[in-house]
Amino acid sequence: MALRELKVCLLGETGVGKSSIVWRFVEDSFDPNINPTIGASFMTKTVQYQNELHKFLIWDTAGQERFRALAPMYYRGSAAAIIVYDITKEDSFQTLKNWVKELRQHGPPNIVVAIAGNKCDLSDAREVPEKDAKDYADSIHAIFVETSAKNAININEVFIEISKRIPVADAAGASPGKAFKLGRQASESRRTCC
Ligand SMILES: Nc1nc2c(ncn2[C@@H]2O[C@H](COP(=O)(O)OP(=O)(O)OP(=O)(O)O)[C@@H](O)[C@H]2O)c(=O)[nH]1
Repeated sequence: MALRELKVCLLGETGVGKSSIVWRFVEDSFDPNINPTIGASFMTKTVQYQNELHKFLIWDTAGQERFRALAPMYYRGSAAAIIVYDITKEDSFQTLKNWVKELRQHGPPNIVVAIAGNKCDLSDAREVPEKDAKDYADSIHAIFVETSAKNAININEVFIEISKRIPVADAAGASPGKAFKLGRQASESRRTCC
């Protein structure tokens, strides 16, 4: 079975739940006392998609303003970006739109964009209507999903939707994301940097 490596970065304002989404996806756990990311952190997870294995190389960027200038290192060469906002914070949705603009101007031309409206378990405190976010996502041809890292809602779905949008590898494997024949199952790994 072919293995494809897909670099994915998470972008968004601090506190929207980027790290929590990654932890839920990779470790299937949620830490209510998770610390803000410093610089960026890196995790991988391999999942089967149709007749391929997709190894997600996930860069979780820090949302704090002082780390903003580092972001291009992580979205450069990415097959996909997951831009996260908090459905209870209108400001975080405006920040998301700025990330979309930045990706358009400086990101890889064919990058798959996924918008995740996180913390949908807090719908009583909602500030961003789901329809507004969905309409915006449709207008930029982005994947849209509301998620809850806390309650494990729609987390795997984000990555499945990304897999669906990654172009099928051609015979030479020359498509976004490296493809090669799998000799043995890749092991999962985790490290942090900066
Ligand atoms: N209720 C609820 N809280 C969440 C959810 N996801 C994350 N949180 C909480 O939101 C806070 C911030 O989560 P993080 O995952 O650190 O957010 P981040 O976007 O990675 O923040 P930075 O690392 O600073 O960029 C933490 O207190 C989490 O427990 C969710 O789906 N629901």
